[in-house]
Amino acid sequence: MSVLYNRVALIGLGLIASSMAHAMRRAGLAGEIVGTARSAETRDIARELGFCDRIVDTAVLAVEGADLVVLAVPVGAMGAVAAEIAPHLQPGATVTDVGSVKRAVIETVAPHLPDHVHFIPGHPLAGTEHSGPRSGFAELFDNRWNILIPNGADEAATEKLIDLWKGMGANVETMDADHHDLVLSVTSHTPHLIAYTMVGVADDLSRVTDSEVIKFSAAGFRDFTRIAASDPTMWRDVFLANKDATLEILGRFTEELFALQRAIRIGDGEALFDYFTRTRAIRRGIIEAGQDTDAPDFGRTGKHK
Ligand SMILES: NC(=O)c1ccc[n+]([C@@H]2O[C@H](COP(=O)([O-])OP(=O)(O)OC[C@H]3O[C@@H](n4cnc5c(N)ncnc54)[C@H](O)[C@@H]3O)[C@@H](O)[C@H]2O)c1
Ligand SMILES: O=C(O)C(=O)C[C@]1(C(=O)O)C=C[C@@H](O)C=C1
Repeated sequence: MSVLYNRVALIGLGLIASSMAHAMRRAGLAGEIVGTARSAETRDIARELGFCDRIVDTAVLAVEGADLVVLAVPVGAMGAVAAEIAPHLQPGATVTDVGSVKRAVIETVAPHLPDHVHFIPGHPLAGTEHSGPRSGFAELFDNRWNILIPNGADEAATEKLIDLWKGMGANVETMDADHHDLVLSVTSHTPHLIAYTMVGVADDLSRVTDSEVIKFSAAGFRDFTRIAASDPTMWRDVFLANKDATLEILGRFTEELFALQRAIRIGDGEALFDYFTRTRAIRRGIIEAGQDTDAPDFGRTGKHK
């Protein structure tokens, strides 16, 4: 593939930004990749790893002359970063983000941006429980979805960003921000909350049973612990930013949980069997659609680091 952007600025140098840098390099999509992070320690690690062409000390310096700016910080930090860089953005530049929530990011970022840039929010549906500049890898986005929210943005700028994500290995879909937030609440956010809760419950129990819960933890519970090891700052921000959709889905979740609880209490085996048959079909459907993530995973289960 050929160069799509002459200078890409990555703001925040964690899992997603470092993976983007590796993936852009793999396909030769950027003339130059300039990165910055809030802490000197992260910048030093990124310099040592060398996945960017230049590491600079501030976001203002990073966006200088950039035709693509990627906000890759926790959702709660996006607004402040946008305010800081806004006066320094090059006319005609595209500004995008990778935040896990979209409506709140648009509401906090868009008001700061000048009319002469194209703001096209995005969200790659790919990640691991690891964070920081050392955790990135070029294959993270391969065959994963990236959702873009063009929201009336310039068509040519949108097409170019779509090409970038395809060049990094992703499949791209566009949608509305509210729809994104509801769908992701079901498929990502609420499942994370449930995993955090289940591990918390087990931890409480382990204090009672002298660590037996951890010692004898079975595969299912181990999967929960992987998810519950995800970055606390990132997930705090996700739940605060996607409050309404999360509360809506949690309400439905608790209703279903109570229905299953009742089936167990009254010994309604048929209800349990029917429910589990339905959910098993969903898992099989995911595998048939080729979206099974148990296959070689380049570190999604934490083997890579
Ligand atoms: N981890 C995932 O699975 C995943 C997947 C898709 C999207 N996302 C989204 O991508 C974004 C980045 O996530 P990540 O996993 O790369 O995170 P990360 O923790 O690996 O990296 C975050 C980066 O942001 C910087 N940062 C943190 N707080 C900041 C602040 N207040 N101001 C400026 N910089 C700050 C950190 O120094 C670090 O460089 C988040 O918005 C997250 O919701 C994450
Ligand atoms: O595999 C994981 O560790 C993830 O949880 C990645 C995951 C997800 O829920 O699928 C987490 C949050 C992101 O916004 C996108 C992807």
